[in-house]
Amino acid sequence: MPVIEVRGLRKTYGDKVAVDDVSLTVEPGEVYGVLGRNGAGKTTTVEAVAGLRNPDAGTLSVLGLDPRRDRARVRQILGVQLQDAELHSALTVHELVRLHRSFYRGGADPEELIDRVGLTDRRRTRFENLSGGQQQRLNIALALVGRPRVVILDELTTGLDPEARRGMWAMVERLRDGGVTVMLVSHHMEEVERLCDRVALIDKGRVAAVDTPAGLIARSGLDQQVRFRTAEPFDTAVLDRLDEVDAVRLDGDQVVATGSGNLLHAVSTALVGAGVTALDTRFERATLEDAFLTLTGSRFDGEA
Ligand SMILES: Nc1ncnc2c1ncn2[C@@H]1O[C@H](COP(=O)(O)OP(=O)(O)OP(=O)(O)O)[C@@H](O)[C@H]1O
Repeated sequence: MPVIEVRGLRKTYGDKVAVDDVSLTVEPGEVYGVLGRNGAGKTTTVEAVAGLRNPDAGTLSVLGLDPRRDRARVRQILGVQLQDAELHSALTVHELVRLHRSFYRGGADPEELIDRVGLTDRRRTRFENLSGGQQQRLNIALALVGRPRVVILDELTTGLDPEARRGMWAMVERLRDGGVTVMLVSHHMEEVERLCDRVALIDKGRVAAVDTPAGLIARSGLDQQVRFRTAEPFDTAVLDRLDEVDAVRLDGDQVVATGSGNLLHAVSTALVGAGVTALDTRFERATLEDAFLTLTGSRFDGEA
């Protein structure tokens, strides 16, 4: 049974279509990324999965339960960290974690959890006196306090410094190792590439593609390239005839071969075979960000 199943989700606000038609399936133990431009409908989708939005159309299930009808049971298995969560601002870190712990039948040890998100020295600080990044880390702790089997993390590392960000990535990896299924909304390409097993690309309220990060890069049709210099001129036909090479061009004193497959290996081997010594060899490949812009159209108009 899939952990999360969304079929034909639609949600409008007045005449604004936030989610047009989204279907997706999250399998057990996956870290499933949800990627898209601002306003693409990501948060609306995950809030609907969490039972916080009432869809206009479509069906949703979390481990076979309906997020709205079976709200109480879903709360016991699903942890949610959302952007802009509202908390009792006069309570301390420790009090908030204990309070949220009391909502669950089983759960994490509050002190251990506070330590895991790096807030031990802030445990007696009121929520309102935490920095933005510390509030964010507390929200993540609260999403995990019930030891959920499924976690939704919306903008996990926004506002976190690089060290805290890496700490959160390690935490997601530990969750995955422990068999927890994670749905991760993010704008951070490195984060998505590093953490996600599969990614749904949401564009204008629809799913534009679902694939592994590497699969999305491959689908975008963007090339890899090998760039190098040689001490002596050579006949580029030795590269042109390779299956992996689509084109060879000169860029100043550099040779640039573009193509696919095991390009670097093929070019290196051919050069060695022809007795050509390559200098300053650089291998460049398309990133997830390149693929994202290609697959959703390269507009920079902000809104989806
Ligand atoms: N409560 C609301 N009332 C009216 N419009 C809304 C509401 N919530 C979201 N929207 C609109 O629905 C669209 C989708 O919003 P959503 O927050 O789901 O996008 P998103 O992909 O999460 O964006 P971001 O990356 O900026 O967080 C946006 O155009 C947004 O302005």
